[in-house]
Amino acid sequence: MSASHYWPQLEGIEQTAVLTAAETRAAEQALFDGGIAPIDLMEQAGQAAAAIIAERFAGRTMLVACGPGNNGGDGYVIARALAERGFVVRVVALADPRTDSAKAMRARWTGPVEAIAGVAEPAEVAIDALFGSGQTRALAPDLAQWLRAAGKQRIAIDLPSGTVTDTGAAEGDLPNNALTIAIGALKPAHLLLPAATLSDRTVLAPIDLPIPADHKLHLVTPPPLRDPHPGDNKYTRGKVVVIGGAMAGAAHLSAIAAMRSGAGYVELALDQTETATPYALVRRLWNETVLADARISAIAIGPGLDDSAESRAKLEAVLAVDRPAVLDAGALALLKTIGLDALKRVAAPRVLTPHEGEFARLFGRIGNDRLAAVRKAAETSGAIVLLKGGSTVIAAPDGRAAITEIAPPWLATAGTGDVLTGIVATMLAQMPVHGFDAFAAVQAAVWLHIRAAERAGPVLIADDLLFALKTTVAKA
Ligand SMILES: NC(=O)C1=CN([C@@H]2O[C@H](COP(=O)(O)OP(=O)(O)OC[C@H]3O[C@@H](n4cnc5c(N)ncnc54)[C@H](OP(=O)(O)O)[C@@H]3O)[C@@H](O)[C@H]2O)[C@@H](O)CC1
Ligand SMILES: [K+]
Repeated sequence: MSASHYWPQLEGIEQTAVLTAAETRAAEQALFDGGIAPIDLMEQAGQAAAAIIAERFAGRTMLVACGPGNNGGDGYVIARALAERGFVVRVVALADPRTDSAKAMRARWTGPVEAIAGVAEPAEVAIDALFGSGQTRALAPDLAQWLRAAGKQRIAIDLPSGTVTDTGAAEGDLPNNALTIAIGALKPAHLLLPAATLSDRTVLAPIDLPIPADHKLHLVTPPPLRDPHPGDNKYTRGKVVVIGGAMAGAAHLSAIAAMRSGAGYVELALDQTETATPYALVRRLWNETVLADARISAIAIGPGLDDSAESRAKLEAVLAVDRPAVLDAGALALLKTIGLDALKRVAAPRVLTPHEGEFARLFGRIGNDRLAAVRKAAETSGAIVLLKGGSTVIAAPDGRAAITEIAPPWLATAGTGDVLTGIVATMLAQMPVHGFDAFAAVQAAVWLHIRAAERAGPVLIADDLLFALKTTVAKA
């Protein structure tokens, strides 16, 4: 097993807005309305993509496969720009261009255009400019097969053909790409599984696309954490209370993760206590007075919690306290019985961190549009909902949403979710310290979780994350 990044990576993404296909079209239209000619934008897109390709695939033979729309139009620009740089380039057209811009760019390509049926020899690199954000249906199986055979490696322009821009769905047996070059902005399919797994690397070709001010989706980025300063005391750095249950180990993981994320004071309420390391963790016997301290900054409940009447009473007690709270695992199962309305009993933010199974039990089947499902769950529950997975989707009740990059696959192991719960609790506790809201706090937590997993390396166990967190938080 290698510690290097063998899972799909985003590289050098500075524009972190994520636009849907419709938002991309609207942004393009705003440019055109302002007097920019569509072919100028296409020239810019194709040139930017060609520059990236030339740098990363120097000297390889290229076969550019062009579709009928503007994605194909980009393909003709890329072919010309690569040929001008001295690359050996062949162009293959699936059909004649149908848009004015694509027709103009095809006319500017002075080399031959082969028909798809005639391609016998694969190139070193096949460039997939068949379909981009205008894809309306699944890729025909013979076309997917053709694409696989057309090059030893593939590069997808804007999106891998066969993927659904707004949901990341990908039907059929689609080939893998060495690189996807997003044009102008990331789209949901660059981040959501399964589409995001079809590319080893994803980069952004910068063009002058104006990002709409009201866009509501973005990539989770490094959080703006403020360092502790000399005026801080343990309470200004946040008091976190973790309520444990039958499986004390899980709650310990949450509590220690809360400590290692920088909380000033962490208290763990259990059914029985013992003295053990870390001694800095305050262990108390559970009773409702644990929640009476006005200095509590945030509460975590769920890891290790069973479905007993005692557990339910604990959750009811937490839901009555007007302090930010994160609910995970057993608390999510109990919430199903108590009812989602209980999340609105007080004004303080509530965060739910389900995995797929927990999500489905609470909100119903996810279907093939995770983003829409999580947004709807946040809207109906009034809570911030974080759906764990290969990439994590977070939505706030007001419609804002964020998606993470794909996490190290070795994070898929028991207890790592309990660790995340603890980090979320500390980030919620420290909202005043860092000057962010609960939605940003949850993003900060999931970002730290991913970075800690990278730092911990392959074959990690959840406990390793606790140690990795220390340096991760210090460097954030
Ligand atoms: N964003 C930007 O700022 C810029 C964007 N640019 C580029 O434009 C791209 C979007 O272009 P686009 O809207 O013309 O759509 P595109 O993806 O080429 O496909 C539409 C055509 O394909 C067809 N078709 C669809 N699916 C199919 C299938 N499965 N199998 C078969 N056919 C299928 C569809 O046919 P129809 O459904 O109408 O029958 C239609 O003819 C975008 O991804 C980016 O590369 C840059 O040039 C400039 C800056
Ligand atoms: K494409």
